[in-house]
Amino acid sequence: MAFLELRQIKKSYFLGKQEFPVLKGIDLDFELGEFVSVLGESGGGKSTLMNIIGGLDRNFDGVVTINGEKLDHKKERKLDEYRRGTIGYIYQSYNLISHLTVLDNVLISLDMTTMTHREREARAKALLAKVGLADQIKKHPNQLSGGQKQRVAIARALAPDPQVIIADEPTGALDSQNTKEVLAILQQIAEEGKLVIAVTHSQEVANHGTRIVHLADGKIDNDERIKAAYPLQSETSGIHSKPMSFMASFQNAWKHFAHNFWRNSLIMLGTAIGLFAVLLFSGLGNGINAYINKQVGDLANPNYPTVLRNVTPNKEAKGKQGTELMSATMQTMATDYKKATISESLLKEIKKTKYVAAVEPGYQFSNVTLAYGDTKVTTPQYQTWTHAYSSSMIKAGHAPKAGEAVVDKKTFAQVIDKKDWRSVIGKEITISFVAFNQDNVPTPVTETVKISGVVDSQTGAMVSANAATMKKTLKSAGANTDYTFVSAKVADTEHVKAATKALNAVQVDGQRAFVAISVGSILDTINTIVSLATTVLAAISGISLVVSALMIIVTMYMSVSERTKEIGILRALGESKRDIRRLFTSESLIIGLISAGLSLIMAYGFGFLLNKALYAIAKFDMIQVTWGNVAFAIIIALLISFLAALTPARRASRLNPIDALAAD
Ligand SMILES: Nc1ncnc2c1ncn2[C@@H]1O[C@H](COP(=O)(O)OP(=O)(O)OP(=O)(O)O)[C@@H](O)[C@H]1O
Repeated sequence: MAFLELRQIKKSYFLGKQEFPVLKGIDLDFELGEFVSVLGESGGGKSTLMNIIGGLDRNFDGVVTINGEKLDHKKERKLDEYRRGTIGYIYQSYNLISHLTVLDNVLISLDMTTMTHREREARAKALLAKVGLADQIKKHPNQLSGGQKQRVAIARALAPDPQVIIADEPTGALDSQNTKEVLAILQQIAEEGKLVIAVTHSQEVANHGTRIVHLADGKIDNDERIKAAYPLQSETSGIHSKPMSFMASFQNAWKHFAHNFWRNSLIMLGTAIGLFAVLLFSGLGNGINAYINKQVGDLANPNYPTVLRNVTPNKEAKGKQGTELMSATMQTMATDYKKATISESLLKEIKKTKYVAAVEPGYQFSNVTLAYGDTKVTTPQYQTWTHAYSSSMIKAGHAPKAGEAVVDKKTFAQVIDKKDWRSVIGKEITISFVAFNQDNVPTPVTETVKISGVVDSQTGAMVSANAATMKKTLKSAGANTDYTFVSAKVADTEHVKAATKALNAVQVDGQRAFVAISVGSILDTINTIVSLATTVLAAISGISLVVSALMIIVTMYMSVSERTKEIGILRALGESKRDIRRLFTSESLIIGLISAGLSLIMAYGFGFLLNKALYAIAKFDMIQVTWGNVAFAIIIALLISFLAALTPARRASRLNPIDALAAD
């Protein structure tokens, strides 16, 4: 049994329904150590036959047997493996990959072997030295002469140590000197025990071989042995082929990416700007939320929901916001004070409510006059100081104890003494306001207290006193001492929401008794609005990412058509469809990844500058890009680039290798 057997190989091309038979039943046997020249008229089917032997063509009738094993042309992977391990191709037009160096052109076929990186490089260099190109390895193909190019192609074909070398008119484009040299190399290959099959038009080339096969009218009309086949070599190189690794595909993609860096850099810049805008708006959203939380947190303790009496009937209260119900209560206070206040028995209900650890009842009155010596100041609010207020509000002195009150810095202390506003501490102040008695009749109240501290309430003027002190004063003035509000303490911040919900659910005599609201719930609402606004802005800027995706798709399609021939070469070298797909998706992923990196640099850089500029105004970092945002940007960039590459990569992988090789 011969090493390579062809049995009844028939092949036709079709133009529409019309059949053009090219090979009409070829039977040939080849042995290792032979140098076979295939001669025949132009258009006689020599290249077609080589494509069948080389495992590039799958659509033919007949059987190819290699080393006793029938080649299954139905199984693409088997054919990839066959081309990778058994066949080395040399073409008339060299078919080198133009963006790769001479060394890389040879290395590409070694990427599909089990050799280590160092071994591959050593072998590639040794082969290039063998064909006389040791000092040309860093050049690109366009910097070589025709003869040099063909020698690179020979080195590449020999690299994975295939048993069969197919040379399709290897000297067709060479001058006589180069022809001689290339023929000598081919002869040497056959002498080393390999099967060399060379298609040629030249009798001189044919005479170099051990055998001449003549093709005419789709059949073999002459098969002449000139000399005996060279003896088989017992030693093997020990090189084994294997599918291309992901890393090797990625490195090859990187080489092409680097080759087209400037074109790619524009796409990366476009994608990065889109991502940067998304990051910036997300960071701004985070910053604004954090700023609001801090501002509110500085004023009020989130663990103390405020509880008011609810005056709105259950039916009307349904679906209404807590703030709406609270303002209804406030309005009722002016007309029916008693109805809008919280009695001692209702206070017990609050105390009983789930998650409420303690209660701090209090009062709030409006239109208050403050008399300080001869100076009179009016202030909109006078209320009880509770733990719901953040102690950080106290700018000087301490929280009010019995018989004491704190006053507002801007609207009182600085009015008394602009510079030395602290001097009011320890002085007496007379507070006058109007409360109501048990019959809802307005009752004037006056009390004199000592100023224990100065607060900065920021949002409004406030004077605040101790609860017991206020109650005592109201009692002695004959006013109603029921509370206007209660601060309910919740031990664990996690339970504030649940506690607020439970307080709002308390029913007394079939009517909702309270309206409770926590700073947390107000913050939740504000934060939701800010997040929504910034998400919308981020999404709008995200539209530019669609443009980026389209740009990547276009570039990838351009790349596929530019690289059609390269795809054919790689397939002929044994790369699978998957390898080709990977080549394109990897390059796109590289674009995505670098875009993400670029956008992060922009976002952090611009964010840093903006924060510096805004710090003077807000004393706060307004742009806060989180790790979550960073991860999001990277994932989005990878996703966009991956999806954008999918169809071009698929198209590339589905190209027919023979058609691809024939591309200009
Ligand atoms: N893809 C194709 N579709 C249709 N016809 C084709 C195709 N490829 C080749 N042919 C035809 O098949 C015939 C054989 O082509 P092939 O390239 O195998 O010949 P060849 O002997 O190698 O010719 P040459 O010596 O000129 O290179 C030619 O007539 C050619 O026109």
